[in-house]
Amino acid sequence: MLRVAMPNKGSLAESAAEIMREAGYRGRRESKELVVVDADNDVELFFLRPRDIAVYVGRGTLDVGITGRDLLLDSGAPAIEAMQLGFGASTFRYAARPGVACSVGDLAGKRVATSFEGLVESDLKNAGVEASVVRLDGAVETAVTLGVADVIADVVETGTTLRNAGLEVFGEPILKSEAVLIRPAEAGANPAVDVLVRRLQGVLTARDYVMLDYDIRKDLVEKASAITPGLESPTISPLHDPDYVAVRAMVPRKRTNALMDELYDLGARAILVTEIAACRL
Ligand SMILES: Nc1ncnc2c1ncn2[C@@H]1O[C@H](COP(=O)(O)OP(=O)(O)OP(=O)(O)O)[C@@H](O)[C@H]1O
Ligand SMILES: O=P(O)(O)OC[C@H]1O[C@H](OP(=O)(O)OP(=O)(O)O)[C@H](O)[C@@H]1O
Ligand SMILES: [Mg+2]
Repeated sequence: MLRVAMPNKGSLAESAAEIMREAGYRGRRESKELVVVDADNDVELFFLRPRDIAVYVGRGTLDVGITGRDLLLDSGAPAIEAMQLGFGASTFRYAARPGVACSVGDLAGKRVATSFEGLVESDLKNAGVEASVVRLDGAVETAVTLGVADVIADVVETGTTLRNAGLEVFGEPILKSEAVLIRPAEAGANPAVDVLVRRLQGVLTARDYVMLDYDIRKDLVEKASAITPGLESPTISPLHDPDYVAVRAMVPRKRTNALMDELYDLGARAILVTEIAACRL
């Protein structure tokens, strides 16, 4: 049975549950459930603290897990990214009151508050800077107000929390993070993991692409195919009118309207967009 670590709460929990549900796996019936056995798919889901997931997967106790890249790297656990999951994007950055520092180089002798001690210590080491790291569990922005630290290093998504605390980011982002599927660094081939990865990739493709159908005059089909080449090649079907064909191709969701405009200008008509519920490429 494939053993999967799932975030039980926090920013990644809901989207992780959603992507697994869309990939056909059983979800939790209530938020206190710690283990879900999905016998139909031969999968067992363990709901754990996001920070602990890399520890379990790194030790090989669990086969795969969904966590943040920042949490994976912070843990130092021997686990690697198997795929990016397209949600939970954030940056990990230094911030301080205006004028306190411009780059990591200015942090010598300063106190840096963070919940990501591993990430910060390795960034300071890489920069050759000696600063003291104050490890806090959360709400680190307040550490500056309360005089416990001069600088913080934390997850920044919208920047609202920083602004509210009167802090500004400085320097380069320490890390760009997002939700990732992780597996043990030393694990051998596991067909059950390959199936999970293919299913998750199917969900991402179904989210990123739509199906486009249209009719076009036969002599314009090469030009139309160049606009909608599909993933491999568009499907061209005959219509009752011998001068026309129907074309069907997957197109990136973000470009749908621009492509429809271009096709219309070329002479395509009956241009239809349909959602893809699931796919396997
Ligand atoms: N706005 C955000 N705030 C915090 N973490 C975020 C955000 N967006 C994405 N993440 C990611 O979520 C993971 C942190 O999850 P975790 O559950 O530990 O903290 P949390 O979302 O802050 O929840 P809480 O602090 O309430 O327990 C990290 O990988 C982080 O990059
Ligand atoms: O840039 P923003 O969109 O404001 O999001 C980032 C903030 O959200 C998280 O805090 P959370 O609410 O999880 O509290 P915590 O610090 O106790 O983890 C994170 O630690 C930042 O403080
Ligand atoms: Mg938090």
